Amino acid sequence: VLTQAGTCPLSAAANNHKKDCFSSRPASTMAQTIKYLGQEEAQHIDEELFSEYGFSVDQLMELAGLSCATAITRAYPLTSLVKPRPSVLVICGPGNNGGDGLVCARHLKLFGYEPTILYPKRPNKPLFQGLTTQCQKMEIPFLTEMPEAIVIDEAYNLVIDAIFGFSFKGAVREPFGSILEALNKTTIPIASIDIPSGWDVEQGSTDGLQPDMLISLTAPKKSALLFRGRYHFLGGRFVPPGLERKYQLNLPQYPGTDCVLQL
Ligand SMILES: NC(=O)C1=CN([C@@H]2O[C@H](COP(=O)(O)OP(=O)(O)OC[C@H]3O[C@@H](n4cnc5c(N)ncnc54)[C@H](O)[C@@H]3O)[C@@H](O)[C@H]2O)[C@@H](O)CC1
Ligand SMILES: [K+]
Repeated sequence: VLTQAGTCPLSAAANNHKKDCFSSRPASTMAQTIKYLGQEEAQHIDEELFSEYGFSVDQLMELAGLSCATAITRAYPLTSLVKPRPSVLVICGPGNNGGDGLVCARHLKLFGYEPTILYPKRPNKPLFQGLTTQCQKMEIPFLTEMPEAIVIDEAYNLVIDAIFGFSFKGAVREPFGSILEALNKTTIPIASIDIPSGWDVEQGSTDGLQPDMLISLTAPKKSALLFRGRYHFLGGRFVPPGLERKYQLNLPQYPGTDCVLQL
């Protein structure tokens, strides 16, 4: 289903998670195909947003994290959670994907969920220190170590995977190898931010995480074509028109004032 241009024709029956595209969109939008980005292209867009378009990282991270929290409320509303407490475990990695996770956790708390954060490798930068303080002041507990899979399955309704995003490369280094190994053994749903962690950004992974939800930010990455979970959302509604044109992103229209869209 992947054309040379890196676009998804949105016509394959196998892409049933994109069914929404066939139903309610005007014909002019339906003819377009959302672009699935390669790793370098995603990184170029990211750089341009900061260098050419004047955004700051914390600005976009706030919008990205808010869209992740919003998408999670759509897929897993409070009323649908099976455990007595609306507990969710948010696992944050060492880069900006982890930052999205911290912002997402803060908004989830405001939305009535009870997030707990695991943040084993914290960058020594004011941005991440500030996000960590904000979560602590929001009375979100931080774990000191990764629980066993069986403990996670008992204690939480959902895991939010904010470990690696589009800059992930090569073999997974510790402590994240062990964390992903434990996560692979859990049975509760996993919602991955931008990329299922451990997946090659373009090729995916056959034996890695199989998340129930994927929230693609800005535009889906090529590996998202291999996502088989129930919910694929697009978030990060901040792309200026010039950037969208330059990279031919062909983003679908977000409904109304929504910051997320189900693909
Ligand atoms: N351009 C965008 O659209 C935006 C992107 N954001 C987020 O930023 C993410 C990209 O962030 P970054 O570029 O900081 O990178 P990532 O968060 O994808 O990961 C980079 C970090 O992971 C480590 N790492 C990479 N490969 C590893 C391996 N094999 N084993 C162990 N550690 C490894 C790196 O040393 C680095 O610390 C996106 O996926 C998205 O979640 C948002 O925060 C803001 C807007
Ligand atoms: K992730």
